[in-house]
Order: sequence, then structure tokens, then C-alpha cells
Amino acid sequence: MSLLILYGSETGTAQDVGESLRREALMRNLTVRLISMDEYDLHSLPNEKAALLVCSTTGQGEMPPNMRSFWRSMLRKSIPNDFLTNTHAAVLGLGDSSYQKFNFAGKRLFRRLEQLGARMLTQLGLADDQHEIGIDGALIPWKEAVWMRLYEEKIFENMKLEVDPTTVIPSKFILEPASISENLNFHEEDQEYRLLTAEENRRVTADDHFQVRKLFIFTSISIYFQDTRLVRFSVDDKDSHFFSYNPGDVLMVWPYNNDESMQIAIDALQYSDDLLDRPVHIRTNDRYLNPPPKWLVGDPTTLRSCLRRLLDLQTIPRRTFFEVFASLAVDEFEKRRLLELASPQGLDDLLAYANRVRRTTAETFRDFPVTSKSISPERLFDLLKTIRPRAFSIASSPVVQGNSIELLVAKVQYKSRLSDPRRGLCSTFLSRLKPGDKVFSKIRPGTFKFPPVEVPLICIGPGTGVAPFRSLLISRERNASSCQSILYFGCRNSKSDDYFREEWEKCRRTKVVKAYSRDQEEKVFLTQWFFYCLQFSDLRATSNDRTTKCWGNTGMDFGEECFDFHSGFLRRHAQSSDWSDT
Ligand SMILES: Cc1cc2nc3c(=O)[nH]c(=O)nc-3n(C[C@H](O)[C@H](O)[C@H](O)COP(=O)(O)O)c2cc1C
Repeated sequence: MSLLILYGSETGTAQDVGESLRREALMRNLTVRLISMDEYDLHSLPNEKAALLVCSTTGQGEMPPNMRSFWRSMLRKSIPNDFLTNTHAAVLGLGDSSYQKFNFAGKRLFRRLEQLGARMLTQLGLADDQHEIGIDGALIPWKEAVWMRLYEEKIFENMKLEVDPTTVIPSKFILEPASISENLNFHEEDQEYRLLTAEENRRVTADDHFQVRKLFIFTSISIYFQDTRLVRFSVDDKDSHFFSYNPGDVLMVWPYNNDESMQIAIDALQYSDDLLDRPVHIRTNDRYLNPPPKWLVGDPTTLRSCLRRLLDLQTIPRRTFFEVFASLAVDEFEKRRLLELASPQGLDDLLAYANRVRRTTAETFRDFPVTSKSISPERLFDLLKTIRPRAFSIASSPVVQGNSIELLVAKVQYKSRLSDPRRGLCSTFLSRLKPGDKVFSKIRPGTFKFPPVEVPLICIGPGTGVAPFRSLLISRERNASSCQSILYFGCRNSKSDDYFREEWEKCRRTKVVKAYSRDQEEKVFLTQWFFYCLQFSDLRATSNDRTTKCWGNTGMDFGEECFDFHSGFLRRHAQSSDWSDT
């Protein structure tokens, strides 16, 4: 009997956690299966001795896509309440406490398993992106409790509790030589992601626009350079259906590592050009493990292509990275240091080494040169996370821009204690696109539920947050039955980052109210200003996402105040031709 690990994941973190649990289970002498929830038949669950379920929350408190049919089956009324009385289970939810529906999916899953009689191994784990050390903050105590309980209950024979962190687990992957090097192209049709072509990449902030501010409260990091781009992609005629979208929808973009990180990693790993460019097939022995998608790496692929498109060299290494890396270390000094960083007692150390300074995985390779140059190519696939797609609100309108998609992207670049600037993976990737460059993307429905055009709207979108409202409002401009709308837009000053200024001036159905935070002696912030207006109104709006937090930052306490965008007040003001009192 083996341990079952099920995951539900939108962007792959839950799957990564599942993989690290699988590794730890193997080190404890367990046999283990790691499967996405939708691939697993719920009817087999009562026959399992123990199942660990890891799931993220997506959208506004929704289940991730690859656990939705599993979840639907779980909700069936026909399932008896004693369905899982023989099964031990544990749930780890992955979420972000800046969302109002924090860890909703995990909470619901945990409750449902309890209802069906499952014997819960430990309390629900609630991992939080906002935790100082990210998901490890909850994952580490949760999994310690799970291993302890599995051991105490003697659920699996021969299980060990203590593990030797230097145990080397065989690689999950095999790189087989491939003979047809000409075949290195992408398979586009019927794929989950398809290629868009960059048409234009225009800087929309003034060249001399600098901004210095704290990014993370617990670090001294500050963004020092603001470069926002309007990136336009053209859609191939054959893909126009695939890329059709509505205002509020999101473009999922699959970025590549930047050249700097690639070079740092290749130098540290000391792979020759011959090795990097040799065609290979990536295979896996484990029938539950998927090799990387063919369309992403090409089939066959090369190691260089995988280091460019597949393996994330820019992410901050987590503790699990150090566990695997330490087990492969050949140099005693490096091994000792890596084991410290991998140990539960070394969390503060890990925080100082990696998280606070935002050190990348590529730089970590550079810091441990002896170990890095002994890493075999297939090991990289065990060691590194795959690059995950990033979501961007679409800024263009399907009726105005036709077969193009535009994104408004602020390039993330800041300083930490490390000498090289820290760069956001995807925003840097997008900001460096040249006309003709291809990008793997797909459309995902957004979480905004915009009302019909006959309903007046107030939109609040400071900075690049204006993107989805531009999509909506310029679409509404084209429709004769559209009601008036108000857009509250905030930026630093009128000359540097007043996005879409000329467009707003031409709008007839949208009143744009702007707050320039630095155009006068005293700083004025959009949210502050907006709330000031609200105080004198009977306006109520429902804030059902991160905005509550953002508003909270204005320093004005609205407590549990509930605002309703569609109240009578708004109707009066949005329909009125006289905007002066708004
Ligand atoms: C588009 C999107 C929506 C999200 N919505 C929520 C949410 O409603 N509640 C929550 O707790 N976390 C939310 N999160 C945070 C994710 O659950 C968290 O980052 C998780 O680690 C991602 O795991 P995954 O990569 O396995 O999907 C959201 C993240 C994204 C990108």
C-alpha cells in the first residue's frame, strides 16, 4: 500500500509541494503516488490508507482547474457520510492572505473530508504567500505533524520518522539522446498555450521617471526605476478564436529566464556548448510524473532550451531546493552550509541568505561552485521548479483593437543588498520584447464581473491597475447604449505616468477623475481622495478582493464598511450630466 499525494494547482506551486512531499516520503521508506486530483478516481479514495491533499485557491476563492471535477464528485449528495472512515487524510491549502477568500479551496476541502468521515491526520495547514518565508511558514509544521502522525499510527510498515538529509533519491528524469535535431520546433495546434507575436513595445513612462519606495516591509528593498510598457501582440488569424477575450479577462504569459541569469547558471554548472546544444528527449520513469509539455521545450529539446524556457533560474530558492542540493553536495564545506540552510533550525539563516535579499537560484548555483559543477543535467529537473505563467489584465478592447492584445506592464526592478539589480522575471521578459518575438500565452477569464453597458460604473484603477478598466471603458465608448462611467485614476504626476491621457480626453461616456500624488506640495493619493468623497456620500461598494487591503493603506479606517457600486447614489451621479459635485 502506498501513500497517496493529490494536488490541485493553477500555477504549479501545489504540484511542487506535492513533489517535495513525495521526495520526503521516499526518504522515509514509503512508496508514493503523486497525482493531480482530476486524474484520480474518487471511488478509490476509501481504499487508500492515507492521502495528503495539497490545493491552492484561485480566482476569487475558487478551486484550481485541475481539481474541479474531483471536487464536483466530492460534493455529490449520493456519497454516504461514512465514505472515508477507513482513510487517513491531511489537507494543506495554499493561498494568499491579501485575498479576502483566503485559502477557501483548502478550507472547503478539509471540511468536506471531515463530513465524509475521513480520519484527519492533523489540522488544516494554511500556507500564505504573505508569510515572511512564504508557504514554508505553514508547510514545515504541517508536514512535521503529518509524518509524526503517520509514524505513530503505524499506518505504513517500515516507515522511518527521522531521515538522513544526505540520502540521495534517484532522479525522476532521464535525458535520452535524440537523433533528429531538425525537429526542434514547437507544436502549436491543440496546445494549451499558443504563440502571440509582439508587434510593439512602447515605453509609456517618461525616460527620467524614477521612483524610490519600500517594496517589502521586512527588507530595505526599494524600486528605483519605473519603466512601464504598453506591449502590443498581434494574433494570428488561425488563432483568433483561441485568443478571443472580453474586458476584464487576463492574458497568461509564459516568460523565459533572462540572459543574465542563464549565463550565471551556465557558468556555475560549467556545461559545455556541446552538452547544452545536444538534442535530447526528456523522459520519466514514474508513470505519475509528467515530463514537461512538448510544446514548451520542443520535442526533442536541448538543455539550453530548457534552461531558457522551462527551468526557473530566477526564483528565490526554497528550503526544498537546499534539501536536494545538499544531498548532491560533494564538497564537505559546501555540504555543511547547504544542510544548515535546508534544516528546520536554519530558517532564519535561509531568510537572511535567500528571501531578504531576493537571491535567485542561478546566484545560489554561483555561491556553491563545487556542488554546482557536479550536478548532472537530469538532476536539474529534480532541483529546479519549472517557470510558471504569469497573469496580466488585458488593457486593450476586443472591439477597438481587433486582432491585437495589449498589456500595460510595469517593469519590476529594484535594489537589495546584493550588487546586481533584482528583476521581475515576467515583467523584464515582456519589457525586453522586440517586434517579431513570440510569446506563449492563453486567455483566462478574469474575476471582474462587469455589469451590462446600461449600468453606470465607478472604476478605481491607479497606476497599471487601470488596465482592465481601459479595456472596458473604451469598449463602452463604442456602444451607443452605454451609460456614463467614472474612472478614478491615480499616478505620480501628469507628465510622467499619466497613462492613456490622450485617450481619456476623447472619451464621451467616461468621466476621468485624476489624482496626481506629486504634482503639488502635499501628497494626494487616489484612494485617500476617493474615500474622502465617499465620506460625504451615501455610496456603498462591495470590495471582494485585495482592494480592501489597498484601501486600508490610505490610513483611513473604514472597518467593516461595505460599499455597493450599484447604489442609488451612483446611479444619480453617473447619469447626471453635471459631474462637478462628484
Ligand atoms: C489569479 C489568482 C487568484 C488567486 N486567488 C486567491 C484567493 O482567492 N484566495 C487565496 O487565498 N489565494 C489566492 N491566490 C493565491 C494562490 O492561491 C497562491 O499564490 C498559491 O500559492 C498558488 O498555488 P498554485 O501555483 O498551485 O496555483 C490567487 C493567486 C492568483 C494568481
